[in-house]
Amino acid sequence: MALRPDLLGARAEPVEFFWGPDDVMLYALAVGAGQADPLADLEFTTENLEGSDGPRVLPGFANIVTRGARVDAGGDDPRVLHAEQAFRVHAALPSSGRARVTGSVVGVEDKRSGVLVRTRAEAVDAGTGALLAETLQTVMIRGETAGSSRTRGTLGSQERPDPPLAPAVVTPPGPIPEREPDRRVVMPVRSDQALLFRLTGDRNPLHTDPAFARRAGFERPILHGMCTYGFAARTLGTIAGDPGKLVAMHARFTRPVLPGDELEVAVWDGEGGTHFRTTRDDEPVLDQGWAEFG
Ligand SMILES: C/C=C/C(=O)SCCNC(=O)CCNC(=O)[C@H](O)C(C)(C)COP(=O)(O)OP(=O)(O)OC[C@H]1O[C@@H](n2cnc3c(N)ncnc32)[C@H](O)[C@@H]1OP(=O)(O)O
Repeated sequence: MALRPDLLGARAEPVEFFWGPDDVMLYALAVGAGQADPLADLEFTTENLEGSDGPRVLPGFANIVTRGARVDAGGDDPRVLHAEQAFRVHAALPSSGRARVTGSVVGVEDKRSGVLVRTRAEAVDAGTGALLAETLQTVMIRGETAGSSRTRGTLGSQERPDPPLAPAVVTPPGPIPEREPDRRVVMPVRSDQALLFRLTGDRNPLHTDPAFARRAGFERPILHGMCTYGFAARTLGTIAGDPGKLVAMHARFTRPVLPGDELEVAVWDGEGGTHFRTTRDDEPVLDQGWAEFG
């Protein structure tokens, strides 16, 4: 599975990302906050609780902050699927902010069904330059190879000769233990969840347009990977005692999720964090999961 070093190092132009209380509350609702109990998670879904000075921000929102700087690995191409995602927050994100976001391709790897493209992004506070968050996004471009003209056409104009050797954003300490999980939590997903999640900025028609979804090989639109991931992130934080406690997370998307699916998160306590797996009907949809808490 050769890495193609000649494609590494492609950089996205730095972009600025602004957000405010409405964005963070919408994100919280889009990843299921308050669905089981509208009075739970109110700190994340309302801004005017007595004594509060704005909503708290779910750590998974870091993945929204960096989204704009990801190097385009296919855009709205029906062959592109989200394959893995990792993030680390370096400070609790404020309810309003302005970040400068940079991204670069740090891996291009041929697999049987396509090519995996890994993009690392960093968000710093646009005013102070303080590091806010890092993310590592992997997509699979199905039917593609690293050396093909299509991949070069997508990434080639942004090539740089000396690729950065970026450290991993999150390194799981090992595989998920084979013993029974320490805890399991059921996580129902509403049938209109993708319509809500797209309002956080990801308008890929794969998640809403039946004709586009069929061209991608699916009977109906599938849920945004980042929505499933956000559900898991919020649930893991809740299991740890506070949805805001999560500081880092890694997971692999192994099967598509459909809006309306009932998911289950299973967790195994580990050294310095928690292993997890998300399943639908006992089939993994998010696997190799690892989460760390502050
Ligand atoms: C723009 C879109 C946004 C979205 O939100 S899409 C929705 C969220 N994503 C999904 O629903 C995707 C769910 N996952 C899948 O459907 C599958 O997963 C893949 C199609 C991505 C790949 O599966 P397979 O066809 O089995 O892969 P292979 O080409 O046969 O290659 C197998 C090698 O690839 C590694 N691999 C498999 N899946 C992933 C993955 N998700 N991320 C990273 N690597 C993966 C394996 O380990 C193995 O590697 P080794 O050959 O070295 O043994």
